[in-house]
Amino acid sequence: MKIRSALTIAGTDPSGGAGIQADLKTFQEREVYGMSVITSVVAQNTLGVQQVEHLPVSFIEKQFDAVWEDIKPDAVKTGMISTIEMMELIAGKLRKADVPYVIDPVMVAKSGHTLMEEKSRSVIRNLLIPLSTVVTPNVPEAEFLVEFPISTLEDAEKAAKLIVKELGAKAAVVKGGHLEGDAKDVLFDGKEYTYFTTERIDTHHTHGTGCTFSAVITAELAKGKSIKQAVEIGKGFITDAIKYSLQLGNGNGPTNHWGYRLKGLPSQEEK
Ligand SMILES: Nc1ncnc2c1ncn2[C@@H]1O[C@H](COP(=O)(O)OP(=O)(O)O)[C@@H](O)[C@H]1O
Ligand SMILES: Cc1ncc(COP(=O)(O)O)c(N)n1
Repeated sequence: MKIRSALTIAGTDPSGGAGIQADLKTFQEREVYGMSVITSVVAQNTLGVQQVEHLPVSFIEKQFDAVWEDIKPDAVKTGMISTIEMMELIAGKLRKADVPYVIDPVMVAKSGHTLMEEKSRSVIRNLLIPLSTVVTPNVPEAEFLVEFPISTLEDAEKAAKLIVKELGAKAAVVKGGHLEGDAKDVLFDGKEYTYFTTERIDTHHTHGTGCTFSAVITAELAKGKSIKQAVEIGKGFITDAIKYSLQLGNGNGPTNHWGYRLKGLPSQEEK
């Protein structure tokens, strides 16, 4: 059996719900060997972000080269990349990489703390998105990328198409977690729209949902699944992870990366 591997390039969450920690747990559950390059070390938990320390770009490069020169991954994802210099480095590395690349364009944590410097936002649009296989913005991130407000499904469709046709991604999923009503995500793959819809789960345990969702997509692309299949598996995985979320932390709690194994059982909130 060929062992598949995936690399996440992102910031950390010592409380384990988001960032690198969420990505590695997700890769493991999807039976993909997980590797990581840390961009920033973040002191955070379910209540919020307390402090952010960026690693020197030269050291981010050392980590990247250490992985790439030894175990070349079958897919890559990026999460929190705060500065222009980090983006330039990663773009330079990934321009030469012929593997699927998923961008979760993390800008602001759910707790409100900025994770991407404002001046870097146009750089992710111009430098990284053209290299990507799939971009997975939430609504505020998509609004920034396309520069129009998104409040309806039609707006989300228009945004996904623009990210592909004008910004140069191969595909885009605009996630509906921040809209009203059902949790409806829209994928545009260059040809058509596909919709992934579930009922909205009434919970505040949503710390790291976007990280986990994009990590599943990365793992599935590493295994050779199509973009559509990868997003479908991602949606199922994150829905169970939210439904069976762990009752941990005093704020926006983490999701449950083994939630899919509890399918059919009552969730903690239903018990
Ligand atoms: N309350 C919820 N119930 C069901 N699905 C949700 C809920 N909140 C988010 N999702 C789903 O979780 C995934 C991540 O979305 P979102 O929370 O918008 O991302 P982000 O963490 O980037 O803000 C999407 O598939 C979205 O539809
Ligand atoms: C290192 C890192 N990456 C991403 C997020 C976003 O997750 P959320 O929006 O759920 O706070 C985060 N809080 N920390």
